[in-house]
Amino acid sequence: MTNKLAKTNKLTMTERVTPVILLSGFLGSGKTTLLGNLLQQYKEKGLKPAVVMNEIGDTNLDGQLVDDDVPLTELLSGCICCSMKGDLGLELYKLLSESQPDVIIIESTGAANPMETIDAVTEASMYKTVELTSILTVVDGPELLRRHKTGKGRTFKLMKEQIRCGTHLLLNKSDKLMPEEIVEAQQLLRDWNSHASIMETVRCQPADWDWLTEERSVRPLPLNHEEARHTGNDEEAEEKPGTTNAADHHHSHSHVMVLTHYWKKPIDSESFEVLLNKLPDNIYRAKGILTFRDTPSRFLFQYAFKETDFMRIEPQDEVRDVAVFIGEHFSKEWLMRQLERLEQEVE
Ligand SMILES: Nc1nc2c(ncn2[C@@H]2O[C@H](COP(=O)(O)OP(=O)(O)OP(=O)(O)O)[C@@H](O)[C@H]2O)c(=O)[nH]1
Repeated sequence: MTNKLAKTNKLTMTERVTPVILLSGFLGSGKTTLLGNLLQQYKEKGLKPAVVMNEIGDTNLDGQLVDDDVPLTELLSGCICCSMKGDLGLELYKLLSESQPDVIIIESTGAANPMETIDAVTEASMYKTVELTSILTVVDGPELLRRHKTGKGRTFKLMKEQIRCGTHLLLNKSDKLMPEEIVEAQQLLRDWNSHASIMETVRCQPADWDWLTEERSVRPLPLNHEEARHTGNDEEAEEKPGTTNAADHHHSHSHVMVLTHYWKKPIDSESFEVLLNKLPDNIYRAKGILTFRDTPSRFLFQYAFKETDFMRIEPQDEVRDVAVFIGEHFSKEWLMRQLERLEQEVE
């Protein structure tokens, strides 16, 4: 098995990108239970995990369940999807500089809006070399079926959103479901999210954990030869913006996909705008920090549903040039090639 996380950490310090795993799922579904299992898995693989826990209330009892040797930071009295959105970046910064973890796991509150939380994490990756690689959504099986039968309400809608955003879905508490109910719940999950892997679990224990280190949904740094072959990244292959090729599909189950690119050199501003204008519809959000070779200052750019905004910035801290793209089922290989071409063009 290729250990991609370990590979990431063989990069030099300046290139090192720390993967971030987001745990989502409705209140009481089993996120903390999953967190405990994940920590154990990473430790067994010789990796050093760190944790960000977010609670709406002002105390975090779940933090007590995390071993003392795991770096832990708590965001209390608010939700990272809204009131504490800005604090997440700072906490990630502290964890990275103080503990140098191999992977960071964020447990969001059960009430968090997943899209907003993804936004908060990707926002942070503009300033720190972190990369959102997976969204694990824990689904309370019995609760899912109950809410599906009775209703429409906001909670049901939120649950559905969390399921839609997951790259991996854990159909949890299956010990409380009859065999035919498991089939019914799996069908619902598949209807709402056609791309995620679905694992039926009791206490968030899947049949195997291979997927945890095998998959990297985002590729922030140039591919080496071996990896290029693995993803079927062929320069000569026909390019079609916005489509996902078979190799890409094999590589990632993502529904919501994120690509983070750290720029190695300044690029041409006009060429960058041309690229933004030709982004396919399914890349609906992008943001980043850029140095252009043809303008004196650095820029923060925002792109949302075809609207682009550039703002001059003078960061106080040392921040790297980066671009984050968010969308659904887009071809990361195609986009990565476009970004690399922008850099090659100025050579
Ligand atoms: N029967 C059963 N109980 C489970 C399972 N997984 C978790 N639980 C229990 O469900 C309760 C909630 O689990 P947690 O892991 O705390 O859930 P959570 O999503 O972190 O909860 P919040 O912090 O409220 O969002 C606990 O009492 C767990 O022991 C399961 O597969 N089956």
